[in-house]
Amino acid sequence: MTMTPAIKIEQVTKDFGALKALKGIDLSIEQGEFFALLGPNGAGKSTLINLLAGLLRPSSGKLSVMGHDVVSQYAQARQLLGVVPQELVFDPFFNVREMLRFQAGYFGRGPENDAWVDEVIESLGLTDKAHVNMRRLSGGMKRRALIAQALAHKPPVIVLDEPTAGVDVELRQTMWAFIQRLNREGHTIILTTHYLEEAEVLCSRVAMMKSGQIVALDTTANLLKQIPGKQLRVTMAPGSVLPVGIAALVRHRDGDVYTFTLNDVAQVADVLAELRQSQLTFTDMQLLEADLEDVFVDMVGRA
Ligand SMILES: Nc1ncnc2c1ncn2[C@@H]1O[C@H](COP(=O)(O)OP(=O)(O)OP(=O)(O)O)[C@@H](O)[C@H]1O
Repeated sequence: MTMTPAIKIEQVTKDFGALKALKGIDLSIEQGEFFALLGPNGAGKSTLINLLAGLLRPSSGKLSVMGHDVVSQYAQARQLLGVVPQELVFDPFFNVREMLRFQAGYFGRGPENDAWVDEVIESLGLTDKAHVNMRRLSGGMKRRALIAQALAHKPPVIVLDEPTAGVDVELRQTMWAFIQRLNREGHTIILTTHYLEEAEVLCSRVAMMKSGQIVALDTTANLLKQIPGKQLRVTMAPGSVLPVGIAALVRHRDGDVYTFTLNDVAQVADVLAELRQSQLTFTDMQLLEADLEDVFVDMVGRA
């Protein structure tokens, strides 16, 4: 028997007037995955998340959370999902603990859930602030409270939309430790982020979106394997013109900074010999391992 996917998205499109924000998305995320949704600004990540949360309706296609259709079974689907939104929106009348209990209650949890709420408060470093009114929290503390809010009803599927934008190092570490624990305990985690190193470290599978479409979908390991060997980044003296022989190895160029893709480290010597032969000088040189950013640039271009 196969397990119901945590998220199933079939042939989903979303138009805003003439703008086609999503152009036919198919994606299945299994229970227990730690999944990254990456893409440049405007790729359609937030639109997809808003569809999953039932905040928007698809123009066509179907989406489900743990087997529940987000439109026809809205209440069940929404209850199984916890979304940490990008913007700081909150109810200013409650203190942190009240807000979390209220939120859990809204999703049908009763007093039996209070121990979990306290655990969330503790794990996100909010213990000192539990009785502070939401509107009196600092920006960083509000961010923590919003993460807590998404987790208050202990949803099996957790969506984090840019959760670490503008968040300090301490909270990042606290938050990721807690989220990783939830993932180990079986929660499905879906993360959108512009910090590709974060996705590389945390996520086992990645979808890259561009202009409303998925342009790459694979395990993080497989995506990294697509970028061969090493990269050599050379800052050339201004106005240098590369010899044809090595121009073919250039993966990307940013002004006078050229990044070469090499099959192996020995090729560094070849590149340098060519440069010397053409009497070209460079001001800096770095040898780099391929990372998710390289895959990203390869798939969607520089943001
Ligand atoms: N309510 C709306 N009305 C009209 N257009 C919208 C609306 N919401 C999003 N869009 C447009 O849809 C496209 C996708 O936007 P979306 O916010 O989903 O991108 P994103 O990948 O989340 O970007 P970012 O990384 O900047 O958050 C953009 O062109 C955006 O301007």
